[in-house]
Amino acid sequence: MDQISAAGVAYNQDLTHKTILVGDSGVGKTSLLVQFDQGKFIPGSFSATVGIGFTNKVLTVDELKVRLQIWDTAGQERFRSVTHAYYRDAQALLLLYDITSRSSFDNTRAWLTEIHEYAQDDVVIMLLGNKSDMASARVIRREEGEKLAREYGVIFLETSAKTGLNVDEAFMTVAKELVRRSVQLPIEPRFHLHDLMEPEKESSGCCGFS
Ligand SMILES: Nc1nc2c(ncn2[C@@H]2O[C@H](COP(=O)(O)OP(=O)(O)OP(=O)(O)O)[C@@H](O)[C@H]2O)c(=O)[nH]1
Ligand SMILES: [Mg+2]
Repeated sequence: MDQISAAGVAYNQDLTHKTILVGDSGVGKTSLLVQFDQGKFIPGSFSATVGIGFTNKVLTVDELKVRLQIWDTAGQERFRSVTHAYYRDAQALLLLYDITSRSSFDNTRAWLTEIHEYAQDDVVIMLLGNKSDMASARVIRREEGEKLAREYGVIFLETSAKTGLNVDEAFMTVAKELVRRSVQLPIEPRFHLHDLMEPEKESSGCCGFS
């Protein structure tokens, strides 16, 4: 059912946008989703994701309800073919690297090549430099991330799943871009970070792999 937004555009609020988190193992995909979904960070032991699961969230963009179905994937190489299968009908992809890991940044080019090979041409892509709280261990300068994002024409932010820096902003930016593209808005819709709705946890699923 179309809803007319404050910007005077019609947007179908029943749409659910498949959004996938990708990037090397250990960059913080699961931690970023837990921070966004539950507002918490579980420090310490790292348990690599071995399956794939999703969380549903509803955000408010320009008084419109935007439904994201956010899939967390396993970054380990051995699960890569599984991840490919999820790219096909994704409307948005958040590609993470770890600002303390040169290899995770260098591998983003390979991830972007895979995305262009397996995902839809109009998929929204965000490049996120995660762990920005680890300033003393930083090896990737923000400028390097910005330069790569400009080269590939994707949106860039640095985030911290630990402090929450830019985590809501990252998902709100994706939601705003999805609305803009689905209504071909000539103008940027306003969005209100503060009125991010409480998550309507309609369901979350998982299909772990043994
Ligand atoms: N300081 C800091 N540590 C983080 C941050 N994000 C994740 N971590 C830590 O980094 C490790 C890996 O985080 P995960 O979220 O499990 O990484 P992942 O990308 O899901 O890894 P895979 O599931 O193997 O693909 C964990 O020990 C986290 O606590 C962050 O923003 N800051
Ligand atoms: Mg994980």
